[in-house]
Amino acid sequence: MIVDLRSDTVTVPDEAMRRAMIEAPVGDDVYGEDPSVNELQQEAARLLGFEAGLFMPSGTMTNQVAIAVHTRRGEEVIVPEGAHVYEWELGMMATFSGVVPRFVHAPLGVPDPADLRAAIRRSIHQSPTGLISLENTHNKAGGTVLPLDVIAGAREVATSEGLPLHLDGARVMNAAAALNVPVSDITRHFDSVSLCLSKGLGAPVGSVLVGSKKFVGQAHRYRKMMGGGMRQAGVLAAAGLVALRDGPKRLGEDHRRARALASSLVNAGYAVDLASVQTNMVYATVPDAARRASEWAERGVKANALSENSVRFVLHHQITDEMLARAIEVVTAPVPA
Ligand SMILES: Cc1ncc(COP(=O)(O)O)c(CN[C@H](C(=O)O)[C@H](C)O)c1O
Repeated sequence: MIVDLRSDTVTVPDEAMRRAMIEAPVGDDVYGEDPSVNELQQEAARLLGFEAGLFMPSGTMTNQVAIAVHTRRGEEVIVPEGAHVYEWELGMMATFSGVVPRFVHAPLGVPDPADLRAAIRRSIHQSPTGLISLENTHNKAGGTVLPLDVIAGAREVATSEGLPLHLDGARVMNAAAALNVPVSDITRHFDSVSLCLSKGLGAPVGSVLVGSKKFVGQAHRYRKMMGGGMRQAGVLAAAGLVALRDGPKRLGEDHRRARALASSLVNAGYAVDLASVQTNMVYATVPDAARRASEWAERGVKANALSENSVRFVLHHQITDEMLARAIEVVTAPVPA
């Protein structure tokens, strides 16, 4: 039995999703003629409360296209510390858009709107702020959820300061499930949202960037500049539609299993900040993390050692209770001498 807890990106299409892919009507999406892509874009935009959407191969691309549309060269992007758009998108905001991050303290991934306002720069001696970009759920903080009042506060800051507000919503469906609210209660505060279909929702590929018609029109050009213009992508968009329709209702199960794993790790003596276990991720302090992760992998349990003494476990819909029990048995076994 292989229990792959490295990420929620590891899921593979099931029979129903593959059938949808095979049967998908397709066309050339560069000309806007792929009916499945158009259906996915419209459905995602409607669900999140926006005028339009644009399908792209990855969440990195949807985030970086959003940054490119919202900013001008030489500006700063205010981001919570640990934000994926900086930590794991390979400096793309600088290399492609010519902008730099300004980090804001964000305990459990949650910045204080007052700190967002304080981070805004307009002095002649400094790079001016061009964008505020938040992340919900916040990956590096543990898959943590932004409270709705903080989002409303960030919206007030952005509006009063005349700045756009972007959401890296790779796992915003997890946040909605955790808060038990419609996802539009979260996304309506933003000017643009990047939604990953390829994470907990279970699609093999892709993300959708949603925003105003004008914003998406501009995003279309940047997507093509990055090589993201796709042809008969309806094969992938069909999978995305299945993920969008069937994925959200399963996320609570991922969250339940993450809590069960976290408490088992704590009972076995590992340090886990249980306050950070709010959705489908568990970060545990594990001495000699890389070695322990490789030992666990030899016994069929995969997890990512993200630093010298931290291992991340991510639950997803292809982890059953039986597989979780096996993972707990392996990772809580006494450390070999
Ligand atoms: C919050 C957030 N925003 C954007 C992305 C980028 O998505 P992709 O470019 O991988 O499709 C990710 C992917 N996250 C991946 C993972 O968690 O395994 C890795 C770390 O990049 C993400 O977690």
